Amino acid sequence: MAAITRLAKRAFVVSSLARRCLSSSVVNCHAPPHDATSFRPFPLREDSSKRCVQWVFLGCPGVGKGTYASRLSNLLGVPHIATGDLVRDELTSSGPLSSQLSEIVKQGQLVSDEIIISLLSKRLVAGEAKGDLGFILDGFPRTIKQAEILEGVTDIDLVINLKLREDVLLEKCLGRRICNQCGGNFNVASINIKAENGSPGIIMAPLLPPENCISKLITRSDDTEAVVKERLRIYNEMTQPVEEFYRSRGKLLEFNLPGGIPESWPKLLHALNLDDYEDKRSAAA
Ligand SMILES: Nc1ncnc2c1ncn2[C@@H]1O[C@H](COP(=O)(O)OP(=O)(O)O)[C@@H](O)[C@H]1O
Repeated sequence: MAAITRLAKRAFVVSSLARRCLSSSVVNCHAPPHDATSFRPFPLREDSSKRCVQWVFLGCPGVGKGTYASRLSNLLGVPHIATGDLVRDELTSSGPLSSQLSEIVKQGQLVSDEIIISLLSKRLVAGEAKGDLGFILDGFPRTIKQAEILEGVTDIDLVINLKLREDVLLEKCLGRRICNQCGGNFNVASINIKAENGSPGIIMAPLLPPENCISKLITRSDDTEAVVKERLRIYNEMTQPVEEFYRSRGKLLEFNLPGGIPESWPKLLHALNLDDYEDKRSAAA
């Protein structure tokens, strides 16, 4: 009982916080009819008072969606669902889709809406069965079609659009490393760009792995210079319109990353009106 009350309170606190941080006070739902798609639907949340946040992270490859989505997921107690991870899991599982997906990902192209929606639906249904009460999506939606489908089946409270200059994005992607044993994400890039012509400088320290991961680091096959450039091009063509989709609905929170995690995390919490929330959570831990 106490746990349910805590969850309900958290859902209330967080959703009112999310609403406060939106520039427009009312979040409208423009849901198309549910039969607008022949895809397997996402689980519908009928009683929104019982659920936690349903947030989306947008942003170019390398901007740090995974890092900040995962931190917020720990803070708010909702799963961080990254469609890129779902695709990579499918690739390593050698399931029926894996050879088809492998080529697409290697070239930096987008997987079809049908496939990505089927992978995401499966993950959401499994989460709902485990009692998940919300989610933070990372890497979805990436096309207007995906955004329309998502809007047709559930209400997104807030969309956080992370921004960073393109030369830094490229360097960050090229510096990404993953430990193939513990799955930890690291970055060996050391970014130090001086302020010029009125644009602020930017410093991002590398996020180095602990000693026992050093010999196990791997680089994603799609983090080569040519493929990252293609992913950035595709983001601008296919995903940037999704920013406008949510902006026009008053759901988009733009966040320019001022630097690395130590500088950006407190500012992001502040932008989300969550700074007190983190203090209270660490005091209660
Ligand atoms: N929503 C999506 N729609 C289509 N393809 C996707 C989607 N999410 C992930 N993918 C596929 O998985 C790859 C890796 O995704 P992700 O880890 O999110 O990369 P990024 O670092 O570019 O944000 C993408 O390049 C794409 O091929």
